[in-house]
Amino acid sequence: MLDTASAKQKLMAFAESIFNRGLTAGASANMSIKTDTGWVITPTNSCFGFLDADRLSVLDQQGNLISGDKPSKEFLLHKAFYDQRPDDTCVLHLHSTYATALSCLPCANTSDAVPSYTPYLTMRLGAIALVPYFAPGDVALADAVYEVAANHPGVIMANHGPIVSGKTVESCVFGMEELEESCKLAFKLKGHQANLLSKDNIADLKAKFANK
Ligand SMILES: O=C(O)[C@@H](O)C(=O)COP(=O)(O)O
Ligand SMILES: [Zn+2]
Repeated sequence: MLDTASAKQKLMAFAESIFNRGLTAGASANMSIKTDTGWVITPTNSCFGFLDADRLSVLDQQGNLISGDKPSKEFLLHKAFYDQRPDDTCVLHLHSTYATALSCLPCANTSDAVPSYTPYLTMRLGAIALVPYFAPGDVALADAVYEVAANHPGVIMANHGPIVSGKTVESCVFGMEELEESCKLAFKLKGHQANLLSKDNIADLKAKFANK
């Protein structure tokens, strides 16, 4: 488990990289890291490209603010993953373009909302769940994510965007990046007769890579 100073350093570095690559715009994202004393989370209304380490919200294990600015209004949403996935130490929410675009489309299977054209999404996150729309910061949104989080480290929130949980900061961010790429592929391949991975392919990937 990271201490607060190391968590702040990591959060700053990954957030800036996410911003610089256009995966978030304005103040439309939040990220938290579980530490040995609680959490570090981005303040509400903060921009990933211009974070200040001294203003990051530091929370204790009960979620009380210890230092920094007012935390993201989505802390409860992040907490849904931490409560259901005790080994995870990082949660990231973005409004990245393709995953958010997909969040606005009708969905045939809310337990497997993103088509598996290539192995990496299954290897990183497994099947992606889709939860219904609730307003940002609404406790009902956190409750909906809590319901699926134990089985799904990657979730798309309808008409809003993706959220991903990971054992490490790296696995969380890489999982989010792959989710965005997979949604991009889904749009690029729309209208083409593209081959999906078969059920056997996916079972094989799960056996080889799940929880690795
Ligand atoms: O979409 C929203 O408003 C939130 O889910 C969000 O992305 C940013 O909220 P804050 O972290 O409170 O800025
Ligand atoms: Zn949001």
